[in-house]
Order: sequence, then structure tokens, then C-alpha cells
Amino acid sequence: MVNVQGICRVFKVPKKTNGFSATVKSLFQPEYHQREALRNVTFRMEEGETVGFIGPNGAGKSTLIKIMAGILAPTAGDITILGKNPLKYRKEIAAHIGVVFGQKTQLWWDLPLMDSIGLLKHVYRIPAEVFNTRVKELSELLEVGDFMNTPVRQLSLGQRMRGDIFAALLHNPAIMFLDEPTIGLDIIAKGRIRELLQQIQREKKVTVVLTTHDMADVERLCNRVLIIDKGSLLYDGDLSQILDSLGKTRRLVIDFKSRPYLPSLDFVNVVFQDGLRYGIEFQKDCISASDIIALLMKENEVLDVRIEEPDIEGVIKDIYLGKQLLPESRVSS
Ligand SMILES: Nc1ncnc2c1ncn2[C@@H]1O[C@H](COP(=O)(O)OP(=O)(O)OP(=O)(O)O)[C@@H](O)[C@H]1O
Repeated sequence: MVNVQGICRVFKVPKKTNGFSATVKSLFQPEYHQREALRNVTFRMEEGETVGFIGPNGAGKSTLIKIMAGILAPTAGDITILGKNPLKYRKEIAAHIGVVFGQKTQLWWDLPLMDSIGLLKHVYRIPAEVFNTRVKELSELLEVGDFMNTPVRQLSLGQRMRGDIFAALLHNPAIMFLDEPTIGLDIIAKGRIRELLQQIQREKKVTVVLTTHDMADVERLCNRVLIIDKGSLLYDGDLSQILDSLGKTRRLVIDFKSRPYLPSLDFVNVVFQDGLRYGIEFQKDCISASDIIALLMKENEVLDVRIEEPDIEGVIKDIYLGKQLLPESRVSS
């Protein structure tokens, strides 16, 4: 479905100048420096996969998506989408791609949603019969019936997003690029969009590339992540594997009946205390939660125990900051 081999992309950026004469000179003789946005990126995607592209601002995610969509040429490397070079066969590939930008709608702002969908019918040259079936099917799936005739500018962000997903799926694309599909939504609308995307994954064989800064999107929707930083692919693999190997600490939250006696244990630390509630962090590879609980219960009366899993946001943040080394990744060179 997607085959990216050693993709590099360098941008030529004008050098900044200081002072009046240097600024005037740069107007006539501009000097440039090279900005490496992508460095030897290689990966493949199979049909039906949902892959999350994550990385800090400026990592190179949008550049990679633009290259995959045939909007931008790579400086070096090879890429095929559905077996074809997306730049050379741009129009043909566009017919198989659906795009949703969380920050920018592809719908006509002043037109009712249905009119935008009607225009896209002509853009994608969808036969009337196929179009009618698709509209019926997608209206049911995305529950847009109530606002199909409302101008897009009057829709809530969540409704607009459902409209955008509708538009992206109208021509039955093989690949969907979702760029921050839940950005700015409230917690209920985020959940609804994630549910819908999960349903689309189940019911349609569409291959999805998801770019997001929201780790909950990745956790719910992707079983594979590509971590990109400073233009390089740092990791290509399961999200759960990152958590298993990097989230080495676990936290127990314990409510005691009275002030507890806490024996000193290796690899175990009290990280907070709130009345008779204690937060205890431990190295999961060195000691088990059940051993700690058994030891504490010998000496104390325990009312409640909860174990907290590592927080994905925290683990990924530490990777970006270089505090965490990634597990043995499956990045091909
Ligand atoms: N047209 C351009 N001209 C010059 N530099 C560019 C251009 N587009 C991107 N860059 C640079 O390439 C690098 C990667 O940018 P890109 O937009 O791909 O990052 P990103 O991972 O999508 O970031 P974000 O999460 O903020 O959207 C950045 O340093 C950016 O400034």
C-alpha cells in the first residue's frame, strides 16, 4: 500500500540578516542555508493498517505526509503509494486518498454540508447511483442527518469534523490521512470522533495515517506508531512495546486504615502522601506489586489498593527530551 525508501527532503531557507545594509544586500543577493526536514526515512504500510505518526513540532511529519500525498517532491529516495509514484501520478493517486485536516476544513464554508458533498461528487466524478448509496451509508454511519442542510460555518467543531470525515470518505479512498482529527474538541466530541474512526476501521478496509499530538488518539486508534524527530525515524513498532520496555515504573495508590508502618524496600519509593493515602512507585522488573502489597498488609490494615499503569504522555515526552532511550526498534535502514 505504502512503500517509502530512504526519503530525504531538504528545504532552502533564506539566511537571516541583521542591520539595514545587510537586509538591502540580501534583497539582491540572497544567501540560503539548507534545512534538512527528512533524513533517510524508510517504512512500509500494508492494507488496512492504522499507523500513528508522532513527533514534536517541526519533526517532519507534515513534510512526510505531503510527500506521500504527491504534493511535495523528496530530495532523495523512492516512494510508491498503491504501487505508483505519487508525484508522477498525482491525479490518479488523489482519487484514492481521503484527507481530514483538523485545523482546516475542505468543505465550502458558506454552503450547507450537503451542497459541499454534492460538489465533491463532481470533483471525484462519482456516478449518481454510487453517490446516492454512499451518501445514505455515510449519513447513517456518521449521523449527520440533523445538520446536512446547515451551512458549514454554523456547525459546531465536532459536527464539522464529522462532515469532513464524510467528505474524505465519499469517493471510497484506499488511504486516509488524518491530521489532528480531534484537535480543539471537547472530551465528549473527541470520544465520539474516535468511536467513529474505530467503526470506519472495522467496517472499511481503508489504510489510515494519523498525525497527532494527542496520545489518547494513538492509544485508541493505532497499533503501530512511527516516532519522528528532527527528520529521522526514531521508532517503528507497537505502542505497547514502548510502554512495556520504557514504562519501567508502576505506581500503587494505597489507602490505609491508620498511619502505616512502611518498611524500607529496594526499588520502592513513597512518592506522595495525602492523609492516609500513599503513592508508592516501584521498579516492576525488580519487585512485583503483589509482593509489596503482601509485605504492607502484614504490618498494616489496608482499605483499598489501586495500581496505575505508566502514562504514555509522560513516556513519549521523555523520549522527545532524550531522557528515555527507545526499545530495540524495527526501523529498517
Ligand atoms: N516550505 C518550507 N520551507 C522551509 N522549511 C520548511 C518548509 N516546510 C517545512 N519546513 C521545515 O521543515 C521542518 C519539518 O517541518 P514539518 O512541518 O514537516 O514538521 P511537523 O512535524 O509537521 O511539525 P508540527 O507538529 O508542528 O506540524 C521544520 O524545521 C520546518 O521549519
